[in-house]
Amino acid sequence: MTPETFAAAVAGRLIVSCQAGEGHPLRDTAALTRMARAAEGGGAAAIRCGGVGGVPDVAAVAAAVDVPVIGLTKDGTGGVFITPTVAAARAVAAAGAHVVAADATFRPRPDGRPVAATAEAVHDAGALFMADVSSLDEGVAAAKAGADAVATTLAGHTLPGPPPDGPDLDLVRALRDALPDALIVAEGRYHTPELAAAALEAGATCVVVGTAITDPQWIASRFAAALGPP
Ligand SMILES: CC(=O)N[C@H](C=O)[C@@H](O)[C@H](O)[C@H](O)COP(=O)(O)O
Repeated sequence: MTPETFAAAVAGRLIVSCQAGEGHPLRDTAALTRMARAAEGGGAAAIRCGGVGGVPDVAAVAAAVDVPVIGLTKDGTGGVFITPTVAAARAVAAAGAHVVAADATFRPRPDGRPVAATAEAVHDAGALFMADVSSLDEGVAAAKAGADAVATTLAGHTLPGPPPDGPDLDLVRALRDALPDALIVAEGRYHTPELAAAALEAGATCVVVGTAITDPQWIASRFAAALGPP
């Protein structure tokens, strides 16, 4: 898939992230694959998937849907954990991901390799590289390092303390100003259709929504909380 083909497939559209962390009741490749097919049926223009030990998820989803697949692995939950090494990026591409998403923050990477090494490995494998960043400077650096798409996935995740409740629309605006021709992905805490639409207005090419669509545990907890203490 070329960058142009991917951009044409996702421009102005919704991408759904189908993931479940360790210990989650949906942490099952078959369950997540069904979730991906349901999301595709609902209008997802691409599926983002993978996670801890997520290579089998990427392979299964890629075989089950007709839309592009953005794959990743996760290793832990602190520091650089999304497709943290060049070897992990190669494994995700080999599993059939059209696009490999990886951490492109300025934090130290476990294998000590630069982001450009991930970009090169992914391109050598015939896939595209989506850079997950937390700031404008990281996004600009990732684009220079060869990213085909820059995603706001890690906004709010590199500072001490928990991320805020809402998405970082300011980062979307700043990235669009700095990178007028780039494929900018709004991702992280887009919990309502209105917020997803606001991301496009802020300049995003497309929007990734995960939790609010694919985590029934999170959705149920919001309804339960609205009804008051048990
Ligand atoms: C920070 C991190 O680990 N983000 C992960 C990246 O793949 C996923 O856990 C998120 O679900 C995804 O980014 C979509 O975001 P949200 O679930 O907020 O719609």
